[in-house]
Amino acid sequence: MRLARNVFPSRVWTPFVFGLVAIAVGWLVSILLPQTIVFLAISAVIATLTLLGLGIVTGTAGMIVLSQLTFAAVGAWIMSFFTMHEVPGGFYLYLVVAAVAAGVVGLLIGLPALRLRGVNLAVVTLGFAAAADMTLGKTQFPGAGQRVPRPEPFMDDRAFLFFTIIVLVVVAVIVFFLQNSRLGSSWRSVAFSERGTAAAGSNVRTAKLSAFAVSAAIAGISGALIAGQVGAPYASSFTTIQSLALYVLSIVAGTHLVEMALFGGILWVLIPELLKRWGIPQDWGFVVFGVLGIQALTTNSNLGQDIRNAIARRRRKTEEAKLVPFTDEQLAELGPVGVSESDKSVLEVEDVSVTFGSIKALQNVNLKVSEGEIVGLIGPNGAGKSTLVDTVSGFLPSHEGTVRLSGENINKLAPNQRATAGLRRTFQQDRVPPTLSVGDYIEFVAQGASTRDEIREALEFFGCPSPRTRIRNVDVGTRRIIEVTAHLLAKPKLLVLDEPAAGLSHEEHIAFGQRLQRVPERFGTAILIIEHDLDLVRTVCQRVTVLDFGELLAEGGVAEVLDNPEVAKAYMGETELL
Ligand SMILES: Nc1ncnc2c1ncn2[C@@H]1O[C@H](COP(=O)(O)OP(=O)(O)OP(=O)(O)O)[C@@H](O)[C@H]1O
Repeated sequence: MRLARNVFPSRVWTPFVFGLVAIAVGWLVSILLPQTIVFLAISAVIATLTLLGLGIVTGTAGMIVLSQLTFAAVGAWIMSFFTMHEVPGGFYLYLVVAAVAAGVVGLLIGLPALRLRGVNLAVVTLGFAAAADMTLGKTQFPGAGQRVPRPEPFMDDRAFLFFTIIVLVVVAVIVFFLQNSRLGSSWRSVAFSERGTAAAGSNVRTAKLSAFAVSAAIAGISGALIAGQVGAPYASSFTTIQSLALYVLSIVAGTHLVEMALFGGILWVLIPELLKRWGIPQDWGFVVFGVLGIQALTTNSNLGQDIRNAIARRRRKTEEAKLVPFTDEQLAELGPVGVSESDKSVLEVEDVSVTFGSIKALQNVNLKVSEGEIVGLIGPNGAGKSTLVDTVSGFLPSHEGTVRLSGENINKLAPNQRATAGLRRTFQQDRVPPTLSVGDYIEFVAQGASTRDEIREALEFFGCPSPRTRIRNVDVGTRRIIEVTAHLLAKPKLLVLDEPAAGLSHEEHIAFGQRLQRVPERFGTAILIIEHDLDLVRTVCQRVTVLDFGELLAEGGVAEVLDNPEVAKAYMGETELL
């Protein structure tokens, strides 16, 4: 398999170089622009900043926030208040305080986001925006018209434009690093699947709240800059309807991408300005944004991502790897598969029972997985296999009985805590965020437990595509293999696999089984695998547990259990599998 030579390219210097070039270009723009549009350009830069922040919480973390300009108003309010009270420190300090204050408010408004999703969250943020809107409309900003002085040496409009560009570039560089950090991966992951995020050992609350806080802090900076731009901010600059339009623009343009935030910022200023010049009331701009929003929502896409995808498709080399069975030479080189003799338990499930209303999904189930073992968990549809996996991995906190990891009772641990403690799982459904690259996903899930060489070797071992490959560009079967590989690279004590081979071709099935057999000796991880394909179970498992109607039907060595007539009976209608 071919891997790109430099699979984890150094990204450290690139944003700084881009940033310096952007500041140089910004300086030229600020001195060359016709005087008549300098003020509009400041508005466009500030709108870009606001959209960049909004892109984090909407585009990256996938939450609907309709109060971005209220967070900006917090920044403007701090500027006015500090100016009125002549708080020492001046504009630069006020700017930092504005960001922090708006971030804290964002954090508080983000709290409902921990429980709410989609439209419900949108309603909460809209309600907050409307309440703030009405309050500000009545009280206005403190200082009643007292001018917020611009910072030295950026006093005139041209110089202040250059200042806003510097701020934008600095924020964009910070956002770039955040987006490419583990925190950024958790934002992308939480947008796709909260369960997948928790299973990777990441705290879903932290991911959501941090997205809210960073986004609001950036809005606070833009609000502070608006105060500096206009001198005395007015409530009419921060209305609910404008926040709504900004959200629409954010999803239309895909403003989690810096260049699209700039595009959005220009549109934000350009559309009303053009309408004004054509003699049409500027409020019609909201109608234009609304139409664009409907188009984006109905096509479930955004301009920025479409453009990036088109460029990536053109650039993409054939980096798809393939999972193929070992050759005879490779098998000879690898040697015989090790069989665990250990009696030391990694997982103990003791008398676990789960009910859903009147359904007894699990009844007094006991199960043990020892170090170095691969144990199969089988049973007909509805037998309770997934319920058991959810119980073991912490996604079903309400159950009777005890789950132990290496002898420790983990009943009270949340899913992400169990993941960090060494109990990892994969899912039947696709939980691998398509917006990440293979390498970023692996780094996110592995949590620094493996070296880059180990990651390269594991990717090669499982026939995964190159780390640069976007996950959205690989098929579902391959995503499953990437998911398994990533969790193994976290070096867990136990990995629970929920139908990992679904979606693989026959050849890939065989190849995957060959790799799985060698996981305990290669990665030091024991495996509990749910699988309907009994050929795979025969190939890889040392022991098998059979569930039927939520009860333990049989357990023991593979051949002994699969040849048990009771087991065959339970599989009636599925006996061809045996
Ligand atoms: N959230 C739920 N609410 C109500 N009933 C549920 C819930 N989850 C599972 N069940 C029921 O519990 C029983 C066990 O389901 P479970 O999904 O664990 O079986 P399974 O063995 O994993 O099946 P499959 O092989 O089809 O995935 C089934 O009767 C199912 O309908």
